[in-house]
Amino acid sequence: MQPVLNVEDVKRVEVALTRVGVSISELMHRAGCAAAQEALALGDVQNAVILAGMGNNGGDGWVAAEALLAHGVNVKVVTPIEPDQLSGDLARQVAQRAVRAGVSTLVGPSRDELEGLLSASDVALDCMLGTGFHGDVRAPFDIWIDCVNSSGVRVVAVDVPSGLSAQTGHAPGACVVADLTVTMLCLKPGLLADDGRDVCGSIVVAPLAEQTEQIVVEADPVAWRTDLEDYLDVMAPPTTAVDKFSRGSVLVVGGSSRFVGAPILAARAAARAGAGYVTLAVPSCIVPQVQAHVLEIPVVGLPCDEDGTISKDAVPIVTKLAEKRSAVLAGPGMRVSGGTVAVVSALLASPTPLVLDADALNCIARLTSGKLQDFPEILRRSTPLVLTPHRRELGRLVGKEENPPASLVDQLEDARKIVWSDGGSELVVVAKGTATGCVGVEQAILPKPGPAALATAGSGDVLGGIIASKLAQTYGRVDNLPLLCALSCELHGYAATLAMERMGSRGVMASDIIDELGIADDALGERVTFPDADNGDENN
Ligand SMILES: NC(=O)C1=CN([C@@H]2O[C@H](COP(=O)(O)OP(=O)(O)OC[C@H]3O[C@@H](n4cnc5c(N)ncnc54)[C@H](O)[C@@H]3O)[C@@H](O)[C@H]2O)[C@@H](O)CC1
Ligand SMILES: [K+]
Repeated sequence: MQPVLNVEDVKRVEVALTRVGVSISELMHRAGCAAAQEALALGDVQNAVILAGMGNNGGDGWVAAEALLAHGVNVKVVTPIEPDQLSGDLARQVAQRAVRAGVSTLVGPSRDELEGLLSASDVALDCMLGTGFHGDVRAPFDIWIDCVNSSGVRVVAVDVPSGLSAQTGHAPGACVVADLTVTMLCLKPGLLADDGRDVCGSIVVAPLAEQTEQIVVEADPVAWRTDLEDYLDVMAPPTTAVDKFSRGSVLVVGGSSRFVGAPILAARAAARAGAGYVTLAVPSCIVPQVQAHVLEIPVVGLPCDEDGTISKDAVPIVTKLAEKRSAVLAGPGMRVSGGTVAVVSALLASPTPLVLDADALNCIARLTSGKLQDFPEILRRSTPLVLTPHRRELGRLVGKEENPPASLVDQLEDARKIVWSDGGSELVVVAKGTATGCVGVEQAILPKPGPAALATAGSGDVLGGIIASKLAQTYGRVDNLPLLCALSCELHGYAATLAMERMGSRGVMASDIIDELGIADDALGERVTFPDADNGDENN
């Protein structure tokens, strides 16, 4: 797994490195050289343009320019002001040094001049704005960014694409769209979510010092990005000594006369993700409709209220069904009512491993008046409990209905309010968004995000079914619950990628994802490296 650090903690790593003898100027030297190396590795680099800003990101650019020149590349640094006028001592020194070494410069070019230069270049190094960027991109960088993006030249972003916040992943205005981002010391959360996913290209981490890895780990990573091999031991190896019950049994509770499809999708996903026996419990008024869509999955009718939702009278039936299953998923399509709130409360009190999704989460928000973190006893149990809120549901759970999390770091922070209030290792919040964090009390794990095809109605029901299925197959013997959830997310994403190949990038519906789950699961089991959903690069 690769550690991900908040930007303010990256600064602490820099300071810690100076204490072990790696000065900031040495770091800048290594950063520039690392960027130059990665640019050269693209191949066919005779002419390079370096767009340098006025802070230390620009400093990296001047170092890279000198390194490229030393490799015989024809380089030109584009700078808004003369090197002598740079106010930062470090950036000014490296810029002056580069000029002495023979690097040529273009100061404050017109748009035409810049466009001409870019069109004659094999690669552009984006060293305008780094982690010091905030607010809206000011001139001239907004214009430079526009020129780079419309030039078609290959772009290597240094540390972070200019215009992107390395912390939030938001690019409110102009932003470089890179082919490759060489990021210094460690991953930052903004590279992995929201606009970051569209603008970074593939990501390479340049550690810069041999002590970095240890110092980064000690700096309290906000999350850990998984690699495929991290999942290899999560599930027990397959065996033929099984029957349908020993492969894990899942109960899905959900549905209402308004939402008939959601529990069907969840139950089918649970079956496709490997559970041997799946049962669906829905309000009795929709049983015939539901049963018509599932051949292999028995459907149990629950007492139903006049509005077509599960009634309170269902509590003893659901509790009894849950007792016999190795995992339960509740929520898809169930709506929020007196009856469904009672059912969710009863399931929370039951000992069976539990996944709560969709309206089950809204039931909890109702139960706790939108302040789940103030009622930790509701979630305290000795068997696994997984909550799978998307951003709006998460906001509703923690009293931020009007102001739900807007970034990956916000998701992680709000999920931590819940898991830390409970304090138990049996609870994981799968905080869903453009990137998803599987947040446990000790660690937040980031599976590689799947494609945009996942943003389709019913896709969350499918994920809930997958997690319940995987949980059922471990029979409560799960060493690392966040990792099991991350594996489920990764399967979900890879199945969507496979579905895109069949249905087209915009044509995927949730049931198409279900159809690919078995193949996706086998691919993981056989240690096949997943092709990346975005651009074919597994680092991304
Ligand atoms: N983290 C590390 O260990 C290392 C960091 N280095 C580099 O240092 C960078 C951070 O350096 P700085 O703190 O100087 O920050 P930056 O170089 O990102 O930016 C600061 C400069 O950008 C300007 N700026 C900020 N917001 C702007 C906006 N909206 N529009 C236009 N201009 C804006 C500021 O006025 C200032 O001149 C990193 O991104 C990385 O590239 C490397 O030099 C060495 C190693
Ligand atoms: K940059």
